[in-house]
Formats: sequence, structure tokens, C-alpha cells
Amino acid sequence: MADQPVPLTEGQIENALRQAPGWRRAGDEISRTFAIRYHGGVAMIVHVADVERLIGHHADIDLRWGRVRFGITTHDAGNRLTAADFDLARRIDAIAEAHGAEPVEP
Ligand SMILES: C[C@H](O)[C@H](O)[C@H]1CNC2=NC(N)=NC(=O)C2=N1
Repeated sequence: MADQPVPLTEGQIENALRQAPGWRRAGDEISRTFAIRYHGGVAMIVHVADVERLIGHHADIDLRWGRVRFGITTHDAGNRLTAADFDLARRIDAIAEAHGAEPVEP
């Protein structure tokens, strides 16, 4: 059995949020919404999915015309926040920038 990921403490979460500006915390999930031209979100989530496959960590993705929302928590830790969530968040930010997606308040 793979090692169970360890949930972050409140202090670690606060610190991680400072390192991931723009990501919103609600309970044990972090999320961010991006605006993107037309249906460019399709190409963006294909890119995100490829990176998710490489790192073995996946976001909940809400795809709409002109908008993409990512919600991340760690299922293997009982839907708690772990370091893997913030790692994926940083990778999504880089992909969003590459696709010209602009962060928006939800
Ligand atoms: C075996 C596989 O790598 C695991 O089930 C991964 C898949 N992607 C995952 N994604 C997320 N968000 N949480 C997990 O615990 C998780 N576990």
C-alpha cells in the first residue's frame, strides 16, 4: 500500500497559501478560476491532464465557455489538503499562463 499522504497542519496550509497567491481555500479544498478566450479551456485542460498523469494527482475541473475552474484536495488523505495539492496548483498556474488564461475571482 502506497504511503498515505499526510494532511498539512493549519500552519502549513497558511504558509502554502502564501506561496500560492490567487488560490482560494474553502475547508479542505483549494480552487482557482481562469477566464480564457472562447473555448480555449479545452486545450488547457488537456495540458493539465497530461501533467496530472505524470504526477499522479488530479483536480476536479469545471469547464465552461470562456472559463475553467480547478478544485484540488487529496482523496487518499481523506479529502484533506496535502503538499501534492499545492504542487498541482503551482503547475496549473504555469499552464494557465502558457495558455493566456487570466485568473478571475469566482
Ligand atoms: C493511484 C493513484 O495515483 C492515486 O489514486 C492518486 C490519483 N490522483 C489523485 N488525485 C487527488 N486529488 N487525490 C488523490 O489522493 C489521488 N490519488
